[in-house]
Amino acid sequence: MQLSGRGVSCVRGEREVFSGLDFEAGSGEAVAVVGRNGSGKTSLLRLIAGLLIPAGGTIALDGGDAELTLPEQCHYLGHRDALKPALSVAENLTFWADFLGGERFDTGKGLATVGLDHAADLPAAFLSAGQRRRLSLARLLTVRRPVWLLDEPTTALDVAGQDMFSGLMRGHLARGGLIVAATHAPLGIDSRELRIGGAA
Ligand SMILES: Nc1ncnc2c1ncn2[C@@H]1O[C@H](COP(=O)(O)OP(=O)(O)OP(=O)(O)O)[C@@H](O)[C@H]1O
Repeated sequence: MQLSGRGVSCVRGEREVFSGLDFEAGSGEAVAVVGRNGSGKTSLLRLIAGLLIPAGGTIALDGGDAELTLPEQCHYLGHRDALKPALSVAENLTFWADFLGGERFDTGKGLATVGLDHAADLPAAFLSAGQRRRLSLARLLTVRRPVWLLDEPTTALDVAGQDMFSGLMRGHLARGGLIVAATHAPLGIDSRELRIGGAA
């Protein structure tokens, strides 16, 4: 499986954010997208996820599921945790599993892996910032998708949470998945750097 971008350009609000960007990520590989604030890291993830349309160039996944589009094979975890505060932790995860569709894995096991099984019945509104992030990460485990697009994934995670997340990423890569992560902090796993814009 190979994700590739060729000559990708991004325009937002009639302003060119970047242009002529080439990138590659293969099975088992993590790419860390780095660059100064506003250089377009989030925009690149959203382009790959199909949430924005490139102003130029192409983005393609070769060797994936021919029946599915690239966005259907991606998990996109934005830097804001997309949680419904009135639903419980377990209900939030079930909501996402229903919404994303496809083969679903044990939500209880997913919560246990991210250390939230004790909080399954708690309304998401009561979670701390790090717990909200852990719940978002549980989505990655509940519905398996080969391409993980992660925006500042370690934000708010404590040291144990970062270790847990590094293990999840390594497991995903070992199963042949790939990761593209926008980050200002070390990702915690071996990764290739993709720099956008000038030096940060
Ligand atoms: N909805 C929008 N309309 C217009 N411009 C936007 C919009 N969203 C983002 N931008 C602009 O696009 C540029 C790239 O934003 P983006 O969020 O991709 O940067 P980033 O590299 O992820 O930044 P950061 O490191 O601060 O998270 C910025 O100049 C931003 O102001």
